[in-house]
Amino acid sequence: MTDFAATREMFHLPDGVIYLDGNSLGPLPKAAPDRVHEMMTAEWGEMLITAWNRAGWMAAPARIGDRIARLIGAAPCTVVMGDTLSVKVYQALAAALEMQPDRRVILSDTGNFPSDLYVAEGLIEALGRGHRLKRVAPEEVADHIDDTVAATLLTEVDYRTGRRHDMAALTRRAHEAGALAIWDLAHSAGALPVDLAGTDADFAVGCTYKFLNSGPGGPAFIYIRPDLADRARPALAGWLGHEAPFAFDPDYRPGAGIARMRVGTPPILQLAALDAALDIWEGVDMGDLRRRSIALAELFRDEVARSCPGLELASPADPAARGSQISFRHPEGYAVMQALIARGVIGDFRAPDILRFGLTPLYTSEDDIRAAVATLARILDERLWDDAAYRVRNAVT
Ligand SMILES: Cc1ncc(COP(=O)(O)O)c(C=O)c1O
Ligand SMILES: Nc1c(O)cccc1C(=O)C[C@H](N)C(=O)O
Repeated sequence: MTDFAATREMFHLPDGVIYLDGNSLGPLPKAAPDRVHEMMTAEWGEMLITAWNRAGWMAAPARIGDRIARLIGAAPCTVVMGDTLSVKVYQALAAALEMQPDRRVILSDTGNFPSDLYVAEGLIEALGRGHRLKRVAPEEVADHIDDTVAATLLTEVDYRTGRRHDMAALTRRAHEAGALAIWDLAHSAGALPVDLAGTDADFAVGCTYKFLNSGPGGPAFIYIRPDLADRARPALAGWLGHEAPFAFDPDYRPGAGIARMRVGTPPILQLAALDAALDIWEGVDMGDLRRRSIALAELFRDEVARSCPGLELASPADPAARGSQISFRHPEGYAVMQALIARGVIGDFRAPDILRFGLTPLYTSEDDIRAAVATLARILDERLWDDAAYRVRNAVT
């Protein structure tokens, strides 16, 4: 049984703040500053360049990839860390398209995160081989998987509504049609159980600064189905994905398996923070996490239904069809969220009208949910959002 009171103690949560935005940027694990400080002083400071070997920096992307693998149902040696998620989407899609020389359609949905769609459009342009990005409504994806589709490019959990695709069913459908399935797990990894091996997914990518708490700019991960990995030609072939980087061979030879998806020098400071964050997960059972995430979401939904008549549920009503967030619509959503943040409850707004709340069982309690919804209810009831200051848009929240 996971001890969630103990995991909450492992995070720095600022006084006076209820944090419901761990699906955008997870909070600071208390162990991270010391770990990063130790890395900087004892490793970088004392060992200098010898730390690449002596402190295991060179092996860190694979070692930490294995720690992530455990959380997403992947076998050891199938996940590697590095770069940003947008870069990893590019690599996965480029490799998948090359494995499908006779097909031209990339199938995605209208709820996908813009970066994934931009990356696909950019890649299509760069390839110049007549590929097409087809975007359909999320609930219609299965009906559009046919023998023209080279690859599906889907984010399991919709960043705005929290709607969750049926990863197993869509992957099976893709395979029946001869297509490859690429999954973006940005809102899944650390949020709910994922079974990459069991669902037979071909490629998966995700970030670590949300539910996995690596900090802003923390590195992404990439997974390739083990039997495909040695056939995947890495776009962005870099020297650290080479079979023998220190041979400095002018000719590129991809490394074995997932190691070929490394590009250049890994972000060692961020990996140290991520390593500290992942220690918290050692005692966490993903089934317990999911049960608690659903309980928090149901509590949030019930409290809103009882006290916030102006809000419309934007997430699926069925808990099994949601990730680990809950979203509501309000025509003045931006101002409402600003009023909420001004009162110490941090969620975020996503255009055009969505109030989004991340539910992160490692550090969020029932009391947090009750207090957050009570504040929200007061803002709506007393129209506290109706203040010119809350209409001035800033770039992030
Ligand atoms: C689903 C999804 N895909 C891609 C991205 C882009 O990630 P990054 O900024 O790390 O490239 C994000 C978040 O920013 C995301 O939520
Ligand atoms: N990556 C982010 C950033 O650098 C700044 C602000 C927000 C983000 C996010 O992660 C946004 C996020 N992908 C989303 O689901 O909306």
